[in-house]
Amino acid sequence: MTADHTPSSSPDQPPPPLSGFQDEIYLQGLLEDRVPPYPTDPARLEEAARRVLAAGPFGYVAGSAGTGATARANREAFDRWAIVPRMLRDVQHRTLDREVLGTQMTAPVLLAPIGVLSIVHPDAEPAAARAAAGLGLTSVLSTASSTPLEEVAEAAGDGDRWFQLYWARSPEVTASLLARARAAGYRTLVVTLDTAMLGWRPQDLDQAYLPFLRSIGIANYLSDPVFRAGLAKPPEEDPFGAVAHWAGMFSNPGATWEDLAFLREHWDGPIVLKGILHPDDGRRALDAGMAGVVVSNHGGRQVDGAIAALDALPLVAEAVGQDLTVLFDSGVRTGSDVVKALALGARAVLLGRPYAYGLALGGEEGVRHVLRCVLAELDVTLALSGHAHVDDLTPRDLVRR
Ligand SMILES: Cc1cc2nc3c(=O)[nH]c(=O)nc-3n(C[C@H](O)[C@H](O)[C@H](O)COP(=O)(O)O)c2cc1C
Ligand SMILES: O=C(O)C(=O)c1ccccc1
Repeated sequence: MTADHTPSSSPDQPPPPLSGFQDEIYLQGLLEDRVPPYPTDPARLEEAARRVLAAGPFGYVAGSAGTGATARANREAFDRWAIVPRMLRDVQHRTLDREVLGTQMTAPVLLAPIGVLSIVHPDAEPAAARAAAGLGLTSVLSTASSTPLEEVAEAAGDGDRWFQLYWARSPEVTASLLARARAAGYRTLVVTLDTAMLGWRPQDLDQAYLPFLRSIGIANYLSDPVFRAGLAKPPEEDPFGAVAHWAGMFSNPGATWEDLAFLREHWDGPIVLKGILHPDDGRRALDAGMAGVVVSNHGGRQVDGAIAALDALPLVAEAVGQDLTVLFDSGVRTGSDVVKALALGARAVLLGRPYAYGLALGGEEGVRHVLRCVLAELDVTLALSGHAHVDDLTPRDLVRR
């Protein structure tokens, strides 16, 4: 996306006072004395979502593993880095555009794969995909989607499609999911490695709430002929039997680095490993012929006490950043956070919970609002820090508090 603030040819006409994104999001509202339809502040956004959601779904999205130490650490890590703005560097012509693994993006921001989105809004994954595609951004569809992947592919339109894989215990089911994803036009595969099982999540345990037990989040399996062939009875007759079968096979705790060869054989596009936190695992990804990694602790939902994702980022970027595309998620809430993650070596970031809150509040419109706020603040923060393009950011633009 380009925000061109070239002064107009007429000297009497001042250039627009705010950036292109801000003009539309806020300025009109300010002029008309009207507040935005959804909060622009991430904490208030979460609070607004809490008010419209039932306790179970809200807890599922907002919750994290154990005491929440890692989820908090993700945010604290952002607070420990400070941007050092530079002056007088001509930031009139700016662009956020970036190419990521062959996908042209209007900004280095993707929607993270979030399963079971129908627990927050009936329009679920297709609405999120439409919101992203409408802004020239990419959304990563979860295997645990509440909508079959073919339907979401249609909603996403012409843009490049990315699919996240939960690597099933059954190679036949995994191969079937991959074949369907390829046939539906997904080109980039994101393989999530940090969820060999769900983390220990007291929030959900104490509310006895798990979407899967209500058959939510298993649409890609229920629509899969190979998965269905393994069921004793059709899911329509025995829904719980289908859920139990899914629970026993959705992931493979026995997987090792050697098994990645199987995925290579079944996927011809770029493969990205999600959940990498150790530089040595980054190097192993490189050795295994992967195209990239997502430095992520799953938003603090898996290992309580794990390293903050942002603390892991510079180490992984240093180890493999020259050779692999390093992406980042976990704790990104604002455009300023995006600047920090890019400066520390991320090629792009994935946004998680905030867009689920936007979806809860306003469906597609709510997701668009959240994305536009992040992009607007990214543009402004970049400009005010003295950078005309995201490529200009380096670790030297930050100091540690
Ligand atoms: C409700 C919920 C469901 C998620 N489902 C998936 C999933 O199906 N696959 C996956 O790889 N990650 C999943 N994630 C993790 C996100 O992709 C991402 O790593 C995380 O949300 C980033 O942290 P943040 O929420 O602090 O931005 C999920 C996260 C949430 C909050
Ligand atoms: O809840 C999650 O974090 C998650 O990754 C997940 C795992 C399986 C199904 C749905 C979501």
